Amino acid sequence: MTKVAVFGTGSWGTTFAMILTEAGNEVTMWGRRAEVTEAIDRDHVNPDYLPGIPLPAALRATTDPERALAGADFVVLTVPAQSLRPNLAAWRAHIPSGAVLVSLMKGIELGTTKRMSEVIHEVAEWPQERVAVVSGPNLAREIAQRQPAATVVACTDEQVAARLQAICHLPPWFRPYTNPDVIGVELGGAVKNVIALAVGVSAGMGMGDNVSAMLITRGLAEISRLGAALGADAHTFAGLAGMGDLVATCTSPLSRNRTFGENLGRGMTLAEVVAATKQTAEGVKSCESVLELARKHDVEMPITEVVVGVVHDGMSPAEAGTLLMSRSPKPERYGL
Ligand SMILES: NC(=O)C1=CN([C@@H]2O[C@H](COP(=O)(O)OP(=O)(O)OC[C@H]3O[C@@H](n4cnc5c(N)ncnc54)[C@H](O)[C@@H]3O)[C@@H](O)[C@H]2O)C=CC1
Ligand SMILES: O=C(CO)COP(=O)(O)O
Repeated sequence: MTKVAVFGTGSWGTTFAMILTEAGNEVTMWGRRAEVTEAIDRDHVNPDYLPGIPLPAALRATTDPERALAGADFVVLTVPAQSLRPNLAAWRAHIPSGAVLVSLMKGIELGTTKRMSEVIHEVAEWPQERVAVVSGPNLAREIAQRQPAATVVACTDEQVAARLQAICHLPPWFRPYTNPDVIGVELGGAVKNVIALAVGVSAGMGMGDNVSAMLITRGLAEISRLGAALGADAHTFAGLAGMGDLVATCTSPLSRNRTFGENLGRGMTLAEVVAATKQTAEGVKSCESVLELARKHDVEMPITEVVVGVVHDGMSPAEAGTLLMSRSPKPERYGL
């Protein structure tokens, strides 16, 4: 039986652990707080992140990283992106040497502008061929309620991607596709959160679907430009980890990033929105690292720029809208 350790007992970590367990793997979760790991292990619920959802009885959870990692074939990492580096540094000594490290995280590291798979490669000193990424339109709560979903499993080693695909394939509930384009899959997941903030701000201001469609489509153009500069495959952005995730996150009331933006658009202050947000909205921090990454590569990302302005630099939502609409007119395919 394949052994999997899942680090992070938030909504996506717990949901993915459910899928892996029901697909027949032996799964142990690691979490920081004993009350959460005990509830998962003993009562088969995660009251903090997935209230009311029954978890499989075979799913184990512990606060001891060494115990979670013992004999693991796959190690799934699903803590907030900005906390990965110090956490992984503390866990790496106990990771079995043949394991595949899997990122479920959708963020870009502040300060270094690294993607999560790059942070894993660097901190754990792990070969790229055994670092994989799972990303797609995967709103955790819908999947936990057993609605069907598809995702993308990316790894430069296609055999490793196929192994990961096999252990998380759970018909008729969860359908993973493989893709060797790790860069594109990760960028799609991280940057769509920034675009979802923008769509949320516009919705909070009372704007309608034309504005959402404009931001989603021009957001995809931004993601594609950045991807081209970083060596991603353009086809990835037309797939589940690009367009798919962008549409799900920008249009769903379940999205934390969209909801965060909506609250800002309604006129709440940043401090008020942060206080009202219980779970990780990665775009709030990653918008700054995405913009820094774009500037390093001389890529124009006007929506990302105004998101940073509104979230971090006191720009008003109305000012942001005016700035975007007053840019010089261009052919649609400009810069693509
Ligand atoms: N929730 C969703 O629908 C999806 C989330 N993701 C991504 O998965 C990652 C995790 O997100 P969620 O599970 O939704 O987050 P969450 O907010 O539901 O849970 C975060 C988990 O990390 C723990 N945590 C917080 N700070 C920590 C720290 N400094 N060190 C260690 N653990 C810490 C929390 O206690 C909690 O268990 C994010 O990068 C997110 O973008 C990806 C796909 C879907
Ligand atoms: O990544 C997600 C869906 O795939 C979840 O989006 P939020 O982080 O905005 O909730």
